[in-house]
Amino acid sequence: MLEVQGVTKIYNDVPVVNDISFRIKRGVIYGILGPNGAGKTTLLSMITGLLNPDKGKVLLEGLESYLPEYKRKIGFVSDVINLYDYLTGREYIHFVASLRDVPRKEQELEIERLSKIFQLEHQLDKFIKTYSKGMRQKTAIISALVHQPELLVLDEPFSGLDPIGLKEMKDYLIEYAKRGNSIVFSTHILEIVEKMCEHLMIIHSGRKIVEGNVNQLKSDLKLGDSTDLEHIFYKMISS
Ligand SMILES: Nc1ncnc2c1ncn2[C@@H]1O[C@H](COP(=O)(O)OP(=O)(O)OP(=O)(O)O)[C@@H](O)[C@H]1O
Repeated sequence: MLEVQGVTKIYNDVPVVNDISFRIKRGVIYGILGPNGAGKTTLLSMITGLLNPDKGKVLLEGLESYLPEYKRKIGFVSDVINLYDYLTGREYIHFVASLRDVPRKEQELEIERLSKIFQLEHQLDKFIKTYSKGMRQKTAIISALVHQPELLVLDEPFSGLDPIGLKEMKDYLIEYAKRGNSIVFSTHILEIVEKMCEHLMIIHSGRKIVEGNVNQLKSDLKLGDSTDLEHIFYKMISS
């Protein structure tokens, strides 16, 4: 279980993430929504352990986020994808997998399996320099998955994908969570949260506005005839 306990991050005396708490059980896909500048990337960076909270803490199975053992349990894809242009996709994924101590044979099997799922297998031996945005996105996601982390943290993971890539990714992530892993991601695509996530949180100006089970929220927050998430979202951030 991931436990985020009252995390706060302050920049220039302003709390850009302000006392946010929530839990993610194993097997759950959790979506974080919020307008530009709401604090989503800052919150996810604290969950990955790349950024230390100024207050509060983040625990995965009781381990605190600054510990190397914690970092071994997670996979992360940033909203800004930085890969090495003069490695091939295969070389890059092997490089990341080696940093994660995945045995070479397992690396090869996982790369073959994941690149087929994400239809990247025919591009794997080309330099990353020649990749499109979607191919880079898929390479980053395969690299984050290659050690099969307990918790996958994705910052706007769907932005560069075409409809087929998006469907492959959604189907794979749903199946990945069913195996007992947890996934937390931020997105601006409300429909994806509605279709994929069991739980969601909406944040605005660093604060948690609403959080809970998606179906429960939709029935609790009846807005006239409309119960779709998009209306809930805009009602929340405009009130
Ligand atoms: N290193 C930093 N120094 C100062 N301010 C920062 C820093 N990083 C983020 N901020 C500020 O924190 C706030 C939240 O930024 P963050 O990137 O977390 O938002 P976001 O919800 O991910 O936005 P977007 O949807 O546009 O990606 C913004 O006002 C941003 O300007």
